[in-house]
Amino acid sequence: MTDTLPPLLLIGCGKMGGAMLAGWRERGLGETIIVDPFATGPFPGATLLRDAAEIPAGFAPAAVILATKPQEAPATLPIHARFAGSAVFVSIMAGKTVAFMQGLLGAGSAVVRAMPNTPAAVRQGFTVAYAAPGVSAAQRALADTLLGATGEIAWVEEEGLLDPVTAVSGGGPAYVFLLAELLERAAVEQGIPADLARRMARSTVAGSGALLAASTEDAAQLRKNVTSPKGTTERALAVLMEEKAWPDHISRAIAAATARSRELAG
Ligand SMILES: NC(=O)C1=CN([C@@H]2O[C@H](COP(=O)(O)OP(=O)(O)OC[C@H]3O[C@@H](n4cnc5c(N)ncnc54)[C@H](OP(=O)(O)O)[C@@H]3O)[C@@H](O)[C@H]2O)C=CC1
Ligand SMILES: O=C(O)[C@@H]1CCC=N1
Repeated sequence: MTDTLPPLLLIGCGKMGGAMLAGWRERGLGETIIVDPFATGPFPGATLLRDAAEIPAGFAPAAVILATKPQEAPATLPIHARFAGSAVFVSIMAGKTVAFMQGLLGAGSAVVRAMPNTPAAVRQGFTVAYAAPGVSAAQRALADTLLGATGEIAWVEEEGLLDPVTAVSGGGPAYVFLLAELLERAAVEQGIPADLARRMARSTVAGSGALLAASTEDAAQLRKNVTSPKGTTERALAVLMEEKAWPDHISRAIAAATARSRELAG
């Protein structure tokens, strides 16, 4: 890698595209064009275009990052197929398969399919990526740099894993934020003032995440460390860990999200 990133074309600069762009900026943006009809910047160091037709004729991106909603793909991808000769396409769209994308971009186009998550906004994201056959070592290295700029990255050799990955780590932050919401609500139900309930819930979730990140112990052990024999946590966990409670709910939720990712494939 050179000091700055090579020319990039970012299609869609919403929550995830914007978070990734911020990570790339820290790595040193080269010539970077964003195409998004609605995004509100500013996006320092990058050029925001409202329409792909405005992309300068000579612009030659090394990577085209596809960060629109999956439903936009049929309208968006063919416009950028002309870059397929030289660029690697890095898609973060849920569900959309390599075969689907190559159908719009051209057979044999270099496609990396990836699934990041929103902690990318604070460089604490987790991304899982799959490189289709035909992606060169240099293109995979570039994708690794781009996706790794927002946190951890793991590569898989089986594309189908991206569907459960989407359910677990892609959507995972939403489940954790739901926990914070529900803790806050339950605190208020127990008579705790609303502002204190909010602080407690946020700090408890964030602090637990930080402890988990810093610790080498299993999550189960960290849970046991809180659970004094015959104490209060034990009573709460007896409710949450009933077979029909969280164990069942989490399994069904992940299965439902995985199934939805598969539905979005085509
Ligand atoms: N949010 C998340 O946690 C994650 C999302 N993803 C994936 O990332 C992708 C983007 O999600 P997210 O960032 O949440 O969505 P956003 O809606 O925040 O971002 C998508 C952006 O693309 C814009 N857009 C719409 N049409 C076009 C177009 N034709 N050309 C260029 N840009 C367009 C949207 O504008 P407007 O909103 O006005 O339509 C929006 O600014 C999705 O495919 C999703 O599956 C992956 C991992 C996690
Ligand atoms: O909900 C979604 O479809 C996207 C993918 C993972 C997180 N958000």
